Amino acid sequence: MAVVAKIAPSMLSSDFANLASEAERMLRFGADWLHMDIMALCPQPDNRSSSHREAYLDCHLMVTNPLDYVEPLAKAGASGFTFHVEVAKDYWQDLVHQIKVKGMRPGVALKPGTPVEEVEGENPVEMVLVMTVEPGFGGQKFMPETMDKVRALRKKYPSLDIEVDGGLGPSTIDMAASAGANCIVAGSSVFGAKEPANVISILRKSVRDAQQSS
Ligand SMILES: O=C(CO)[C@@H](O)[C@H](O)COP(=O)(O)O
Ligand SMILES: [Fe+2]
Repeated sequence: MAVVAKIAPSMLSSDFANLASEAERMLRFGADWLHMDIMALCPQPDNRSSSHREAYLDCHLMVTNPLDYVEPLAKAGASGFTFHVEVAKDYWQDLVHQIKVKGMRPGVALKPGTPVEEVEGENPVEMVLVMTVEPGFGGQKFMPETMDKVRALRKKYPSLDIEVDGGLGPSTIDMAASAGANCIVAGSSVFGAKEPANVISILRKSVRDAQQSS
């Protein structure tokens, strides 16, 4: 069975002064997940409004000490916990285990220069995030050369969630979708659109069409 398309607006591009209503707006527009880029701020349990308590929080940890965030993020209601393998090279499998113990879905992120071999091991992750820009901020240019990694992962793991993050929008989605990505993070292309719901549906359609024609 094909993996399911998941469209995840990146809240990094949202209006931070109105985070709760921005989240609600995206869910209303058809977002499957809310992508939360975590650099230093960490959500506290009381910060979630009741109306989006059920939303899937796809947390992308861009920190040097992901282990310190397992407990607080679990308490805050994180759904997915994706960390960068580059900062956890010696203990990433143990970290995956701890994330699972806390009831979150573990994911491992790869910077554009990190090879897929870095994430092959015995304690399987549930998602690999292939960064399509250098991590750091929104609005950067999509790097098509990262698609080789998506293709290699999809070939080897037909039912793994493969996420792409950075520079995704209507003009780049087909490259990612045809390479085999099914979880699509999009910040500026969604939040900057006149009609975000249209962009979300274009992204989802591209993933579904690529799956049907593969
Ligand atoms: O992780 C990151 C940035 O490193 C992101 O999730 C960005 O927020 C994506 O923004 P766009 O490139 O889609 O504008
Ligand atoms: Fe991200």
